Amino acid sequence: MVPKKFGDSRGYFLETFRKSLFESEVGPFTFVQDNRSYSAEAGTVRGLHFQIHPRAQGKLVSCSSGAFLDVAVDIRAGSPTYGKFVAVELSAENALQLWLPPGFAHGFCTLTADTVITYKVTDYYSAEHERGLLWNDPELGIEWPVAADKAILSEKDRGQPTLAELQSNFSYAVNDQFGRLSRSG
Ligand SMILES: Cc1cn([C@H]2C[C@H](O)[C@@H](COP(=O)(O)OP(=O)(O)O[C@H]3O[C@H](C)C(=O)[C@H](O)[C@H]3O)O2)c(=O)[nH]c1=O
Repeated sequence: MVPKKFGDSRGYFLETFRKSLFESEVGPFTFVQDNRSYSAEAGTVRGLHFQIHPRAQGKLVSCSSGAFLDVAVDIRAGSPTYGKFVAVELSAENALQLWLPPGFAHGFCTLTADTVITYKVTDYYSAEHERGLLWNDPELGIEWPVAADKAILSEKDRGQPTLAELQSNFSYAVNDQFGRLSRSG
């Protein structure tokens, strides 16, 4: 999404969300929760995170301050782009927004200090359905703007499974919205 920025001598105004526009451009998704996270340093990596079915979340991601590289990885079994990713720089300056449908793992790396990410999600947070994917899994091939030994990460994110491990551990649990058998995991 590319919100229109109205600049003047005071600064700028933009609409961060308009239901009718989103529905016409993306579809009839309903957002139930707004999130905001602040990262003090450039090189802070959060992710790759997702919630498994039936609590998979769609996310509309924006930048309120600073800038970050936002990444979405398709982990929907059967998808022609399974395991593929998109990466885009979101900043308060460019005002771009990224929509991730349910079934994508989400992560970002901050490019500046004092970066604030705000995002709307289509299902509530559910700790029991939350899963992760290793941010720098070589199989994904994501070119992050920070070296692994310099990245600022939570301990949780340092120990996330690779895509191959995820697929074996969870079988199709991530993807039973396609009607596949799911195993615990
Ligand atoms: C996501 C979330 C977290 N929390 C609590 C759980 C923890 O006690 C605390 C910090 O959570 P976490 O360390 O998972 O925060 P991030 O590392 O920023 O995780 C997020 O980062 C990636 C980029 C995402 O897309 C997800 O929305 C989310 O996983 O907030 C809540 O209370 N509600 C929530 O919706």
